[in-house]
Amino acid sequence: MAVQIAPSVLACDFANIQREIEMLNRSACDYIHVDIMDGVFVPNISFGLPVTAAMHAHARKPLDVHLMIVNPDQYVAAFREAGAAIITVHAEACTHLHRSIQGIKQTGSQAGVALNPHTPVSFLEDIIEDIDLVCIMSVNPGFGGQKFIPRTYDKVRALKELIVKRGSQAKIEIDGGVQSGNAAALIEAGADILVAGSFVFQSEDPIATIAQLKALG
Ligand SMILES: O=C(CO)[C@H](O)[C@H](O)COP(=O)(O)O
Ligand SMILES: [Co+2]
Repeated sequence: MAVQIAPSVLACDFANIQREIEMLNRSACDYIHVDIMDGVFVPNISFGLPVTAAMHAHARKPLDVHLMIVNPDQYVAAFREAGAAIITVHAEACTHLHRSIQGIKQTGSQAGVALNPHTPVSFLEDIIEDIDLVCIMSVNPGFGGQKFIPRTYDKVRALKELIVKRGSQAKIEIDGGVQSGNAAALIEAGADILVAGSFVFQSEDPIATIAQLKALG
């Protein structure tokens, strides 16, 4: 399947959110990546439910909501209500990860699990069949515009192997520091979805940048 692109609105112009979402509607992107940070799980605060709902009101692409928060189970239903099509929780934030995944699915949303750079792919061995998406963090979560961690390539290959071995339908998403210099190698390693924040929104022509990433796979 062709690579899918999920621009992260963390890097957009927050004073013009409607305009930014309408630009993404016109682009070739497949999802809109929504980064939720609580200042506890990660050392940064982004935005929450009302802003997500406001984006959803204008979006014609599915919202891919990345929860970088503690106690995510508590907020899953509310983010579904706010328009999430995919809800991703961090493995490191869930004591009962299997229960968290079931909770997301019960809302009707697709269920994703994100892995921090220090968390091995083998952590998902016993639940990979239950997951719709695995988000491999290629930076430490909390900020946009960080440098890509090259060890990610090996993690993508290991995850692809696990998915194939178990016959899982999980998609592989890469989040953090994605740009034209590493995108082709990530696709080659097995990535299905590329999240790109600063590379898209800091470019001269975000629509052309999204098309450029999309054309790589
Ligand atoms: O989850 C995230 C950070 O925690 C963001 O999705 C990610 O950083 C995307 O931004 P950039 O492409 O600028 O790295
Ligand atoms: Co993210």
